[in-house]
Amino acid sequence: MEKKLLRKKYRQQRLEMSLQEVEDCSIQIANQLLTLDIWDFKMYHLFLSIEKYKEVQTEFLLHILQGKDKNVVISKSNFKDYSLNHFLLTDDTRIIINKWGIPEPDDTGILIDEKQLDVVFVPLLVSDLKGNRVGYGKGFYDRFLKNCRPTTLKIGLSFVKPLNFEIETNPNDIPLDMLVCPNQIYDFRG
Ligand SMILES: Nc1nc2c(c(=O)[nH]1)N(C=O)[C@@H](CNc1ccc(C(=O)N[C@@H](CCC(=O)O)C(=O)O)cc1)CN2
Ligand SMILES: Nc1ncnc2c1ncn2[C@@H]1O[C@H](COP(=O)(O)OP(=O)(O)OP(=O)(O)O)[C@@H](O)[C@H]1O
Repeated sequence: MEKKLLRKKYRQQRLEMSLQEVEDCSIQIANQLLTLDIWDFKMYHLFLSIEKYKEVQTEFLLHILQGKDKNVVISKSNFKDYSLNHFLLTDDTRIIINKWGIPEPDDTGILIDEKQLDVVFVPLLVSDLKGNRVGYGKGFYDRFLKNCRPTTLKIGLSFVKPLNFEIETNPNDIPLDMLVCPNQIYDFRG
């Protein structure tokens, strides 16, 4: 099925969730993550949730990472070329909500190269059973993930389980390794 249609449908479906449901499901996702064997790495990339789009809330995951003394990396978006700059999150990091509603660091922190990342938690609207993903359609994550090491774990966080039919892909698409939903974990690696 075409990405554009899926994007519309799953964007709408998510907007219809109540705030309570968003929060409860986000906590369940964090609890599922705790059962995964992914906690021996050093550098974890995290997205900070866009509240108005009812994204999975990542603050619970952030607390887990901080409790485990992990390095947490967050990004600043450049909407001119749809690229991301990555910064280490520290006590000094100032987070500002930009005009697209994305909480982002200012430009002053420690820049991190994609090759340094061990795990990337990926935002999405919906995926299929091969790990193909539909996002907001600007290609930020496809461009970003292409520059990571092949071994970097790409873990999608989603309220909805994978579709049982294939999403139409294009050559730039980088599939997820895993998807974590409130009630289940999916591993797409062969
Ligand atoms: N929390 C979070 N951060 C993220 C992403 C994400 O999906 N979630 N991204 C994942 O890629 C990038 C940002 N992608 C975005 C793409 C579009 C819009 C957005 O508001 N689009 C408007 C139109 C904006 C315009 O064209 O000027 C819209 O779709 O209505 C927001 C974020 C980087 N950071
Ligand atoms: N590596 C790349 N170089 C140039 N353009 C790219 C690259 N990756 C993706 N794009 C472009 O970005 C857009 C992404 O569209 P797509 O429908 O794949 O978005 P998506 O699956 O929703 O993903 P995302 O969440 O990354 O936006 C397409 O126009 C695609 O051609």
